[in-house]
Amino acid sequence: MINFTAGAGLRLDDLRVGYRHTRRWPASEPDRVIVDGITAEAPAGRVTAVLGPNGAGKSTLLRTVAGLQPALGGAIMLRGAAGVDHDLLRLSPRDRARRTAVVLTERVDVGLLTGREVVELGRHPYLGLVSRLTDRDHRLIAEVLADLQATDLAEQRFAELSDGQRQRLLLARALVTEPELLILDEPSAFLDVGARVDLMALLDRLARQRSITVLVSTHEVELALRMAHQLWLIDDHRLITGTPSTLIDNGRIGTVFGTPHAVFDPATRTFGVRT
Ligand SMILES: Nc1ncnc2c1ncn2[C@@H]1O[C@H](COP(=O)(O)OP(=O)(O)OP(=O)(O)O)[C@@H](O)[C@H]1O
Repeated sequence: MINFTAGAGLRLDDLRVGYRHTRRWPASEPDRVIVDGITAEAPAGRVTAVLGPNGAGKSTLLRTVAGLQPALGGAIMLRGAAGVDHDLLRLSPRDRARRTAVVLTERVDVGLLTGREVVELGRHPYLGLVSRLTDRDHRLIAEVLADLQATDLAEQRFAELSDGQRQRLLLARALVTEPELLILDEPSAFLDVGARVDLMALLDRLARQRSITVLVSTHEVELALRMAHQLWLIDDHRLITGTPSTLIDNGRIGTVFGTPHAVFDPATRTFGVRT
């Protein structure tokens, strides 16, 4: 039985993520466990950043929470604003798609679709047999596009936009699903430095205004320390949680990301070159 300590949000309970052994021989080969014993909360209305060195398991964790690969054990619970808990591992794919939206880094091939048509795909989990958008759907899409200052972009061919512009539309596609949980895997990968800061600020605003639980993986450790409310830090197959200040003060950020050449300075919350 899971007890949420906070209000609405996401809770992982003794979750195990990784890759199932699929070969028939040898039959005894174990699953490849990437992160184990994950017990963590991400509150609604806030941004939680998932951090960890290359290969630590950030994508594996996010893909599991998003339902894109099976969990190896444990539970993933989402508590909505009404205080009702939903076990994401047991929801139907359609129900799950209405509650969670995912923005992945991979480039998506959408042929000749316009930006607006890509955004409209976000309403897919709500469409009935007729597959026709309602007036409310169109109003919602227009509102989200305006909110993200993407109304003009939406009229252009998606494939002809820059990476940053595409990403704004993919975020719009996620938001028109009206999710309770928004998952973004390394969304700043193709963005310049200013756009990365803008994106984190945008996610923070969206989380607060729409009471969404935002879970975002990033290599931008310094930015996450400054702008995320909560951190999930993967270190040596385990997940540690805390506020940025907690994980700085207890030395975890410095030990996990420090290298023979890179050193973390807790006073400035930045990395420098070890001399
Ligand atoms: N399909 C797969 N089958 C088996 N192992 C995999 C598979 N995909 C990834 N892995 C392994 O899982 C581990 C975690 O990978 P993952 O991509 O989740 O890490 P990450 O923290 O997102 O890394 P990065 O920061 O480099 O993107 C790695 O050791 C990787 O080799």
